[in-house]
Amino acid sequence: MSRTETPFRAGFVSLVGRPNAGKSTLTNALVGQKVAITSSRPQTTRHTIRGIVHRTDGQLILVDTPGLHRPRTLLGQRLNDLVTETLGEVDAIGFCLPADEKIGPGDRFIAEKLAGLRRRPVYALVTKTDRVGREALAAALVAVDGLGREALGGESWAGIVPVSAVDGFQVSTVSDVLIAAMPPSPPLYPDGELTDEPEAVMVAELVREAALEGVRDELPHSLAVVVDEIVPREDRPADRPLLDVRVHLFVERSSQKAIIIGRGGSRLREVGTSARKGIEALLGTPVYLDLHVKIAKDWQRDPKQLARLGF
Ligand SMILES: Nc1nc2c(ncn2[C@@H]2O[C@H](COP(=O)(O)OP(=O)(O)OP(=O)(O)O)[C@@H](O)[C@H]2O)c(=O)[nH]1
Repeated sequence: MSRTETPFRAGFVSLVGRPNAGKSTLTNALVGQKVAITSSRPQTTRHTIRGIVHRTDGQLILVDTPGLHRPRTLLGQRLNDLVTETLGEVDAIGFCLPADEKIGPGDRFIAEKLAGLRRRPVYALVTKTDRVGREALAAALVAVDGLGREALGGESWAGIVPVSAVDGFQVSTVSDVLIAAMPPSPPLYPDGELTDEPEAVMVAELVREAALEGVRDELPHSLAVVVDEIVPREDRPADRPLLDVRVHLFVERSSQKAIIIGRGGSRLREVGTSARKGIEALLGTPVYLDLHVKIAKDWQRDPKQLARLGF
């Protein structure tokens, strides 16, 4: 048997970038199965959700961080702390910058934060290449390189990789580059394991995704979802199990509660139906989903409430 020169490599990778940069979609494309919740609304990825890329030459544990942004509320500050904490633990960082958007203050803010970390190799991933032509892509790559030189004092990124999670262009190149940056290590997780998130967090994300579908831009920050319990219904025949899933949705104002609930409860019923399908697929069991909407005034600014809501 021939022994290969390259050792097995395994480690942690964090994808960062401003809201909507394509982090969740790229995570899903790399892992090959939906683990993180994507949405066309910014900042839906509230929790750190890990997907795992298994290859014969290595393993990547992807930590999908919340969108880095300037702290405006206490919640924003907590998110940033979480991001900084997460970034301190990883072996490499993928900085996602959409090819179809100009570099803005949000990107510069993140670039500066990353420059402060120094120790970690940071790869610039120029996402959504399917949305631009060759020339625009070339210009985006030059701009991203410039951003790196500016932030890192002449050095630029450890690498720049254009990628499209939608048409699959260079997705495997991204994992090649990231695996090469991992330390030699045996696999850190058994094969087949896609996420180590507790089920409740996944359930909460599914409810959150359904509740935000088609509603106003300001709502994402005002909505917290807490799973109270997931319990098997008693007195069910063994071949027809049913899980009771009880969930609270917390909003800040009665106007927001009205949006979530809809006229005569119509919207909440739709949210429930749509979330239930996802939860049943996730848990592999029929589910009775019980949703309650509550107002927790100014929860984003109140440390006690934040703690109660799991932040
Ligand atoms: N055309 C195209 N669209 C993409 C691609 N990647 C992501 N998108 C879209 O861009 C939007 C944002 O993608 P997400 O993956 O949710 O972005 P994110 O960075 O995780 O966003 P936050 O959770 O808000 O931080 C979604 O509407 C995606 O469908 C891509 O490669 N090509």
